[in-house]
Amino acid sequence: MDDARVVLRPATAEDLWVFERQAVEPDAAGVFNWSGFRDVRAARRRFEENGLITADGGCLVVEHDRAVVGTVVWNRVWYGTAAWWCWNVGISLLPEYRGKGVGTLAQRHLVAYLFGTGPVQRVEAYTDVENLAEQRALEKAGFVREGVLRATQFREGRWRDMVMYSVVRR
Ligand SMILES: CC(=O)SCCNC(=O)CCNC(=O)[C@H](O)C(C)(C)COP(=O)(O)OP(=O)(O)OC[C@H]1O[C@@H](n2cnc3c(N)ncnc32)[C@H](O)[C@@H]1OP(=O)(O)O
Repeated sequence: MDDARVVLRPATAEDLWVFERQAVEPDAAGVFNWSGFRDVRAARRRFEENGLITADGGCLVVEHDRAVVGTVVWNRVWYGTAAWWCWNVGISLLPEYRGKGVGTLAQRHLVAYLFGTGPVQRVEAYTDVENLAEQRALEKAGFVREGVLRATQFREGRWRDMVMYSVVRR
């Protein structure tokens, strides 16, 4: 797919429906992202406060051929001291837009954006060991598999293992 067909941009008030769907519709969030119902009004409150972007992270809307098809997120995480931080990223596409190459491109664009706008050295992402689509999309986006984090997320009644991936600035 042509890279330019997938665009990341800040959310507007007209985009909040996608965050609201992800908060209350398991299918919209995706089975591996679903941790129960969340406050459907939270995105609008955060949007009014900061446009969904702060110094420690943010959310962008994913567009494919100018249609809103999902969201990406990044959050600052620390390893030991305040100076040792990196970005942890995530993605959620609406069901009808999965499996078309959008997730690969969106995550590639997000990494380029984060490396291009700050001195961060590492961008990481973890996903359920059973989330083969995301593992493949991360690898196609340039992430390298690092290892398994045992029993780190609770989903569908039991603790799940996650796989950690990263891209390091070169
Ligand atoms: C770090 C995190 O955010 S973890 C949570 C990730 N988000 C979710 O799980 C939410 C629901 N799912 C989605 O939003 C999307 O499906 C994503 C983001 C996981 C992947 O994005 P997509 O656009 O669907 O993926 P894309 O089409 O770019 O590539 C998927 C690859 O996985 C492969 N794939 C898809 N399903 C499977 C599967 N069940 N088993 C193995 N491979 C699979 C595809 O064939 C493709 O590889 P290929 O091009 O070599 O054939």
